[in-house]
Amino acid sequence: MMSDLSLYSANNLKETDLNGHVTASDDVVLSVNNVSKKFCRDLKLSLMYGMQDIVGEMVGLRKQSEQLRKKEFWALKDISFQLRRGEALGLVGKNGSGKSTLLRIIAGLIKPDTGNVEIKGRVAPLIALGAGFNAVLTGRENIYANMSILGLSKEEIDERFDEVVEFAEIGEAIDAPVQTYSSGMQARLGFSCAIHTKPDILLIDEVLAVGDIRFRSKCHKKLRELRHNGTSFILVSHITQLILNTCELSIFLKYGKLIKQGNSQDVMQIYEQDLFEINSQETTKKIFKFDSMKKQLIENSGIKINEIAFKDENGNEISEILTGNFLKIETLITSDKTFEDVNLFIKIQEIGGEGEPTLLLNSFNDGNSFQIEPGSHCITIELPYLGLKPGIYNFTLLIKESGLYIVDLVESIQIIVKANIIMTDCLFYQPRKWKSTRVD
Ligand SMILES: Nc1ncnc2c1ncn2[C@@H]1O[C@H](COP(=O)(O)OP(=O)(O)OP(=O)(O)O)[C@@H](O)[C@H]1O
Repeated sequence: MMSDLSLYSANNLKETDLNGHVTASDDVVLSVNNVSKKFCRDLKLSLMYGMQDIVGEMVGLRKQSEQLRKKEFWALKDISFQLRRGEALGLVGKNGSGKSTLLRIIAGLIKPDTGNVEIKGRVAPLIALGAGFNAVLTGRENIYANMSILGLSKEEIDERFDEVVEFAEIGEAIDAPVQTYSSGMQARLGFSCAIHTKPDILLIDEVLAVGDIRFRSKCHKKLRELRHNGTSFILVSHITQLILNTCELSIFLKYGKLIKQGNSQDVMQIYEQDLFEINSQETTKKIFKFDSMKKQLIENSGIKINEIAFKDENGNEISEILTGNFLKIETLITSDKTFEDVNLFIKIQEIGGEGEPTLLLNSFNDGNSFQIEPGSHCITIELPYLGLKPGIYNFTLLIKESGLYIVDLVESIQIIVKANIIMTDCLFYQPRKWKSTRVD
């Protein structure tokens, strides 16, 4: 059982896994302790600060500083977590949230401004496509250069050379300059070099997204093998499903801050809510009442919308509208006269979207017209599974006569849709059933 990141701290020698079992701190291969990193938005100032810091360091005056200078910002702030032998950790966050900066600090490519990173063993960074490769050198020369930077001796590289080339499927191109390689070939060679150093920690930043599907699945198979032999890795990806399939644990960064860490299912749910810009505290109003003073679109049309309610299959008002769940929308109307052919038209439009309606529901097109006598009526529509992805929507409801003439309407109701399920970057929810049947 993998341990929950939130259950341990850098100073804890007796750490517990999710089951509360005490685990050995010897297993920890990476400790990131209160790491912060600041950058400067202004190139000139950035160069000046860089010079100041180098000089300060040379004369031993540079201290870890919590202060921001002009035009500086925190790309990472107080990040702490640990990684154990054989664990796979997903790292997610929107563009610019600090993922690459964190990997570069762990790889030792840049220094944190405060905090520190403790590593046991060899780290192999697969951070950018072709990183560490010299374009004018051949594949062969680059293998030697790259793997020796990662700490292997010439003899060790000689021993593994054929395996590296075979895994990368570079063939005879191994003696051509790397600048003649396709992006897929560079990714394959980079991955092959990194894994053949037998690293204790592998850092993978989106590079697995490059290359064809066959090679990607070969890489994933290799990663499983490496994990089995004790390699830990951190995987950065925008593909939720890839993280869920590969990593039990994840971290979610936002504006350089660690928002959530723990098992990947929980972290991805918070990450997706954030992606779809839903505040978890916000809920949809369950019932919208429109008082008698509401101005009717068409004076004396004879029909008025009084109330719209969102309910579950048992007729209970719901506090949250959830993707994939049953949803009943009830519209209470009053009528002064008889209408032979009343239809309801619902338009749902994502706020901040492209302006196109996300969902249009038209009872007239569905062959449902209602006869309305004078008095109060409730018109109901039931959605067995709500297909809307999590988000904030504008809800409009029109009452029409004969599918044409608007007799009343309610506009600009804001509804919030949330999800208890992982949506995996989808734009809508598809209800489904899976089964496996023996056929022989
Ligand atoms: N060398 C640098 N100088 C100044 N700002 C930088 C530097 N490197 C990164 N940044 C800034 O730091 C923030 C974090 O960048 P980072 O590349 O770590 O984000 P990320 O989460 O990896 O983004 P993406 O998903 O787009 O790769 C961004 O605002 C970025 O513009």
